[in-house]
Formats: sequence, C-alpha cells, structure tokens
Amino acid sequence: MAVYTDVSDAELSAFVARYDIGALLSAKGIAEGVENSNFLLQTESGFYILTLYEKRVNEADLPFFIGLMDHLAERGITCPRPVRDREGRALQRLAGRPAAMVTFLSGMSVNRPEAVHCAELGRTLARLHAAGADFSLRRANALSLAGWRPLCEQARDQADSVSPGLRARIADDLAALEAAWPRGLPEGVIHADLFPNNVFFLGERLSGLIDFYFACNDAFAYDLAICLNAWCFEPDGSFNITKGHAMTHAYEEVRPLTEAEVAALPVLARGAGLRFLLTRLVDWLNVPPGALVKPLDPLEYDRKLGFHRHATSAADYGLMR
Ligand SMILES: Nc1ncnc2c1ncn2[C@@H]1O[C@H](COP(=O)(O)OP(=O)(O)OP(=O)(O)O)[C@@H](O)[C@H]1O
Ligand SMILES: N[C@@H](CCO)C(=O)O
Repeated sequence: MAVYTDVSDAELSAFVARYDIGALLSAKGIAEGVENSNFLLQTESGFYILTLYEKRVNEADLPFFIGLMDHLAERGITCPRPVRDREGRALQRLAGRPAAMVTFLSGMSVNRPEAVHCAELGRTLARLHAAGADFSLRRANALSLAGWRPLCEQARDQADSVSPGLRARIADDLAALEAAWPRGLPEGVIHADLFPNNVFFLGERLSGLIDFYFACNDAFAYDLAICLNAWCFEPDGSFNITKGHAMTHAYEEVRPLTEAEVAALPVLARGAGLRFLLTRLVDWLNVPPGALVKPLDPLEYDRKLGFHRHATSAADYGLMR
C-alpha cells in the first residue's frame, strides 16, 4: 500500500471542512501506487482522491500538474479535476506534506492489456499531445537523459546484489544512450508515466487518465516509447508486436510521426526502459522504514532492455511504414 504519511481521522475531517463538499463520511488509504500517499475520501457530496506528495514531487512543480489537469479536462481529455477550497486554493498542506484533492474517476485499469486496449491508449496519447499544445506552463523532464546518471550512481554499488552483471548492463545502456540520444524531435506536454494502472476503461473504451505527477515537456515519441514498454510486453518478457502495431497505428491515426521520430524509436524505447529500471532499482534499495509500499520489480525492466538492446528499427516495435 502506498501510504508514506499517516493522517489522523481528526486531521482529515478538519481538512475536508475547508471545502464545500459536505462532511467526511469515510477515508481509506489506497493500496495501489508507489510514489505518493493516496486516500479515497467519501463525503456527503461523493468520492474524492486526496494525494499527499512525497519524495519525487518537487513542490514548485505542483502548479504545473494542477493546471495541466484543468487544461486537459477543458479540452476533452477525461482526467481528475483539482477541487478548490472555499478560498479558491487547490494546493494545500496536510501532515507536513504538500497535498491536493481531485475528483474521483470511475473505471477500471486493465492488468493484462490486449491489442484493443493498446489501440485505445495510442489514440488517447496522441489526443493528449495535441490537447497540451496551448498549455502555458512548462516543466523540464527531470527524469530524462541528464537525470539517469545520478540515479545510476545512487544504485550502482548494490546493483549486482539484485542481479549479477546488472551494474555493467546499466553502464553499457547509459553510455549507448548518451552517445545516441536524439535531439530536436517534436515536443510538447507529455504524461511520462502512462502505465496501465494510470488508465481507466469502461469495457473496451478508455474512460480516463490519472496520475499526472511526472508530466513535463519532452519529445512526444518518448511518451509513446514509455507506453510501448509499459503495455506491449508479455509476462514472459517477449515484446508483442501485434500490440505494438495496434498502439503505434492508432497513435498515427491522430498524429502521424515524423521520419526522425520513427528512426529514433528504438533508442527512445531503450531510454524509457532504462528510466524505469533505474527508478525502480533506487526504490527497491531504499524502502523507507515504516512505509506501506510494495516496491516494483526493477528486473522486469532489465528483461525489457534485453529486447531494446537488439532492436534496430521501428518495425521491431510494430510500427509499419
Ligand atoms: N482521480 C482518481 N479517481 C479514481 N481513482 C484514483 C484517482 N487517483 C488515484 N486513484 C487510485 O489510486 C491509485 C494510486 O494513484 P496514483 O497512480 O496516482 O498513485 P501513485 O503513487 O502516483 O502511483 P504510481 O505508482 O502509478 O506513480 C490508482 O491506481 C487508483 O486506483
Ligand atoms: N510507473 C512506474 C511507477 C510510478 O512512477 C513504474 O512502473 O515503475
């Protein structure tokens, strides 16, 4: 369960009383997630999600995330809406942490996405990229190429205790990516963490997106590469090219990729793989004492990188031209 910060019932009731949403009826810590502390609140007017922002969220970035959810929702992307208190504030502090309350979205995330889900995701990702075009705030991606070496240094000495040879594999990936990372690709607002657990479906239709707390300005095709990593591998570690095709084809129906983006896809996919290997590895090695959280398996991404290291073109990911 991702609850790093405990909040007493009395603190929660007092917090909810700042809003015009009725009295608090129930509150429970949410089991899913690894980054922030999340609580499902029921008040007299319905359900809300309360988030206390933890270590990876820089408080200065919160206006970007809050503003982005409002911006996207106003442009037809279904996502949580920040709720404002009686004084018009969305950003709060609670139990010593920055905090915000957002609306509850209905829908279910899929544990084992099929090609139909990958296509829905691809289409919505392209719509999200278009909808962010006129968002006025900017946020650099703190977890792109320049952010990987510091993570690598944090985890390096213990990497081989997690898997023999991991330290050397990471060093090779990083060196290869530093030599080949593409510049000048089309960019804008990206979600940067659109894993299946952050995407809701009603039946086979995508019904909403959550968790915008890694959103930033970066290459659109890097966002697609993150999704290929997160949605298109099978539990046995193989890449499912049918799912990759479904996702990239649906993306291109809304926003065709440029030739430069197509050419860059293998290196972007490898970079996305390394980004999640590194954050998972650092978290795996540093579970805070007393935190209710199940760290995610870094080696899942070591196995995915085994595929990316040998990919030579976008066709390996199902992107047909
Ligand atoms: N607005 C919302 N509506 C409905 N459920 C939500 C909402 N926001 C969060 N949740 C629920 O809380 C869980 C955790 O939320 P979230 O993914 O934002 O946490 P996180 O710690 O940032 O997770 P992650 O590990 O994906 O970064 C989600 O999987 C979902 O079940
Ligand atoms: N989606 C991330 C966790 C949240 O950042 C992962 O699966 O590693």
